[in-house]
Amino acid sequence: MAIVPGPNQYGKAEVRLVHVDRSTPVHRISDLTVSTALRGDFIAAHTAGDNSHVLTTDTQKNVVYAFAREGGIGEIEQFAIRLGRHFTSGHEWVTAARIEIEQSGWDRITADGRAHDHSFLRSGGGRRTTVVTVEADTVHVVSGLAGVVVLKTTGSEFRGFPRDRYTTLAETSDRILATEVTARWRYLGTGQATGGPDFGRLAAEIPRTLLETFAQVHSLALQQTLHRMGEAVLVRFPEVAEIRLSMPNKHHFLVDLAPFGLDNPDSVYLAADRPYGLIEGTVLRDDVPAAPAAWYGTPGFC
Ligand SMILES: O=c1[nH]c(=O)c2[nH]c(=O)[nH]c2[nH]1
Repeated sequence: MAIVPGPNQYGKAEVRLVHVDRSTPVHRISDLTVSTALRGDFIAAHTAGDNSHVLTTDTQKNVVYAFAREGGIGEIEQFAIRLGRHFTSGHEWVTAARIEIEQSGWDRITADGRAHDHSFLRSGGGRRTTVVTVEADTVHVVSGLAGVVVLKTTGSEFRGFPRDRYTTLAETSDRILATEVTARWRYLGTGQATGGPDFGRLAAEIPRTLLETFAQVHSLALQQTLHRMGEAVLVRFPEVAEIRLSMPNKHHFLVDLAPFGLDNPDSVYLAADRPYGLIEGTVLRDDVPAAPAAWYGTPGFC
């Protein structure tokens, strides 16, 4: 029996980068958190402390800032692809790079009835994400959104579940449904050097589709809402191969006001923060091959 190193990767996690495009008086801001990870032959570093293959995490961080200066950001997917291609083309022992970017949005402040040129307000609509994996000629792009909190005050029921001796939950035909959506979708056809999906347009339209579906579907369970949200994305966007959704059920419990001689006709709730039901699922096309390499290293489920 020998004890040997297994899979490994290393890089700089959560590089905070703010880029300001001042090319016109209307400034544009990109607020990113970038994580790099390299894979390849780093066995000697692990087993012998031989760092001759180790492109330092400090260098990786410097590349992120230098590339922002030299080429700007553009869409986060394009920035991640540029970084991934750089890291995999410099040293033959680096066989793959995983670049994860989370973008915080800034909206323009309205002043005198118009959007201000250089003053911003942190967006409330969640964060845009991407995970790009570059390996030889293959580029996988998994983009998404995180931190989108949504709630509907009716149009949600939950009934028909099995009952056993531990079941106390009452069936309901009308409840509050609230969740925080984390979604990641994998784009088809991103291996090409040119062309590929219109990342900017899709980063706006896919979240809009998810939210519209959440609002419009009469929910029989959060599971059914999740599936319908994913399905709507796949029906509308041929560029997307599969989508994974993680949606905690942010329970709202009616408060018992009877001790105070008051009724509570669906008006006063306790918004519990934990525990929460955690509903997760994938919606995919059955004619598209799976791409495990696109998801490797991305914490998920199942
Ligand atoms: O939409 C729901 N799905 C569940 O699986 C579940 N379980 C539960 O207690 N409440 C709910 N609601």
